[in-house]
Amino acid sequence: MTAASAAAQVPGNLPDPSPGVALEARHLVKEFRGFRATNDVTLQIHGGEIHAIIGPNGAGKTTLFNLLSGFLRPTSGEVRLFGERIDTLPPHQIVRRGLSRSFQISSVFPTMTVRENVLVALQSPTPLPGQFWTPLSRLEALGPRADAILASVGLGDAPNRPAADLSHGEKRQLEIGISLTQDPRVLLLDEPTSGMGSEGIARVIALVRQVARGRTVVLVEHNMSVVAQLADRITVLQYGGVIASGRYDDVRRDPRVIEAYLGEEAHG
Ligand SMILES: Nc1ncnc2c1ncn2[C@@H]1O[C@H](COP(=O)(O)OP(=O)(O)OP(=O)(O)O)[C@@H](O)[C@H]1O
Repeated sequence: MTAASAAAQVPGNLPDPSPGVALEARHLVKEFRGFRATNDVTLQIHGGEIHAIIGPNGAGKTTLFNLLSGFLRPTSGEVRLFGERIDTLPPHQIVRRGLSRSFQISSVFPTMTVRENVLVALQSPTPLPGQFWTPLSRLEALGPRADAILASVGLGDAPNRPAADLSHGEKRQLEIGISLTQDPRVLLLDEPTSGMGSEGIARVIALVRQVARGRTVVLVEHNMSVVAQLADRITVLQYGGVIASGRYDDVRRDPRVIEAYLGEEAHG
């Protein structure tokens, strides 16, 4: 029996993994004390694409991101990774199935060096309760992989700098490197350009393009210029629900999308 057919036999699972779809939400709902932060979201992320999730402040982007990566359990609905349900799994098992995420708030250990941060992540992305760190000396076997990852995110010349000394942009590069330690097939990036100037943004755009080769990338992003440059397709959220989904050029002309953003400008 294949893993997909096994998943299809779980009661309540729909038996049809969609071909070519890497990550999928089906009728996803998340309620916080009766308030629907995610309202019946159905969404397909195609394998190999860069997909941006956008929307005005409070639209439910972060909540959806947390649902897709297993950091929140849905109130109802499904999340599927390569056709298999993952919404009942803890985050570390989702990582093992090929999905990694970065965080809007830095997940870097400031007192460790850049290289040590990557070594620790290579050992385990999300340590289980009771599981303590392997001594750094024993992690050295992972050194060549750590160095390759650092080079790929543009930090090859900074392995011994304390992470605390990195610029904001360099920290984001390191976070993407930490996400890459699990060699994900699907990478979720939460606002990778937040708080950056134009130089840092250009660097991150180039980096995301590079890490997207051979994998699927989903990003939450506020900066429309970044979205226009990076995204193959976008999904627009408002009040927790999807108001438009498709290619950037089509979606940006959608009257509902224009209204959602004009409304935000008028209030904000
Ligand atoms: N843990 C929670 N408890 C109660 N309400 C929550 C919780 N998390 C999010 N919300 C609410 O759900 C709605 C969506 O929040 P979310 O952070 O997902 O939006 P967002 O689109 O990421 O916003 P922003 O662009 O400002 O980061 C907001 O009204 C928020 O106040």
